[in-house]
Amino acid sequence: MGSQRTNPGQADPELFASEQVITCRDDTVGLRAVIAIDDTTLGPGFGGTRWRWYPSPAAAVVEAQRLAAAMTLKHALANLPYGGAKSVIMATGDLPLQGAEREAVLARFGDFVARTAGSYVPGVDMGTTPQDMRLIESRGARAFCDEVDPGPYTARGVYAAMRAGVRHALGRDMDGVRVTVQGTGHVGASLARQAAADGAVVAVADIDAARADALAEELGSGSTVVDPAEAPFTDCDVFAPCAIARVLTVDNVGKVRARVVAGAANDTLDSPEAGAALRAAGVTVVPDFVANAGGVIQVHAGIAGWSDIQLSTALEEIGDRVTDILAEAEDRDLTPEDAARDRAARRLATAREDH
Ligand SMILES: NC(=O)c1ccc[n+]([C@@H]2O[C@H](COP(=O)([O-])OP(=O)(O)OC[C@H]3O[C@@H](n4cnc5c(N)ncnc54)[C@H](O)[C@@H]3O)[C@@H](O)[C@H]2O)c1
Repeated sequence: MGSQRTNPGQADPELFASEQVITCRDDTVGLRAVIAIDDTTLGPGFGGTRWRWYPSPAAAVVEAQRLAAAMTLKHALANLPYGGAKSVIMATGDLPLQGAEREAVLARFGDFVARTAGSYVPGVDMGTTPQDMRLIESRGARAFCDEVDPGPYTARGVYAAMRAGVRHALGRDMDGVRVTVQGTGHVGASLARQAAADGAVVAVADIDAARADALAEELGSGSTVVDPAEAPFTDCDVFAPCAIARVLTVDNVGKVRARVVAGAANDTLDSPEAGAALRAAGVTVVPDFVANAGGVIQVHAGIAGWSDIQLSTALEEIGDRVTDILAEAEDRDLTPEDAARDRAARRLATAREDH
């Protein structure tokens, strides 16, 4: 199955973990990109285009493959008719390209996406915008997220997941629950606002200190700013990773003091062993690929013509799904992530039988 996880921190990518891995190069515009199509059992491989700096081509391939595999799981669990895929464009400098240089890279990338003939459909991810998706479409490729920022919808789904995690682990609503949000961007800021509105005591952290300060001030009394590197280990009830991947590792999970981990960042755990250690320590980890499906659900709602009520119901159902998965994990003596992977595998197996 394409959705098997590649080994964490490995030097060499496991190319055959994905259905297809495509490297894209054009020296005339300075393009180096990777498209990973993990699994197309449920439909075309849909997943965002991430544009950032990578230490090596192998690191870019590993990231594309891991994120593509997570998209397979995300779509399977959210009952969406898409496979899993992801692409990464390797940035060459510290600052994002702008203007004509940016357009030239994206146009060429769009040509490569078009060659996949719809088996890969990109969307917005870190470093890319709806405008970038429109440029890719202008080259004859199919692209999603070309109009609406999915961030607020992702945040609504993550909050439903967080509430379900807190109810399961702590048996209470959010009033008075201490939440630490790492990353105050599109998703993290909206998540922090929702939690604070329900009476949670919210601490925020960001490497952009001014952004974290402004949010804490907006949230008002009781809200504090914490060191971004220490955010996963603060004394709180819920840790919400909403910044970068793999913040919880086998080496640092012993320092986690939260009782619940629920956030938006993809690939929060660096390995299944980190998940097992957290479970042994009594920490409830809501699988990221279940919690952060709100953005892709919103994209699908637009394509399928859902009403606002249908979309809101589907976002709230993320919470119900989390409740079911946490209960199944407990019954079967599994980590929540393994229980969720198992569910996704069952859906993929059924779909293959139906083909
Ligand atoms: N936007 C979506 O719809 C969506 C959907 C699914 C998953 N996600 C994931 O959620 C996470 C957040 O997405 P976003 O759209 O809010 O991104 P964003 O770029 O808007 O915000 C990320 C924030 O994290 C901060 N940050 C970066 N490194 C940090 C660190 N080490 N410690 C603390 N803060 C740090 C950045 O300064 C920024 O403010 C990402 O991992 C993304 O892959 C987002």
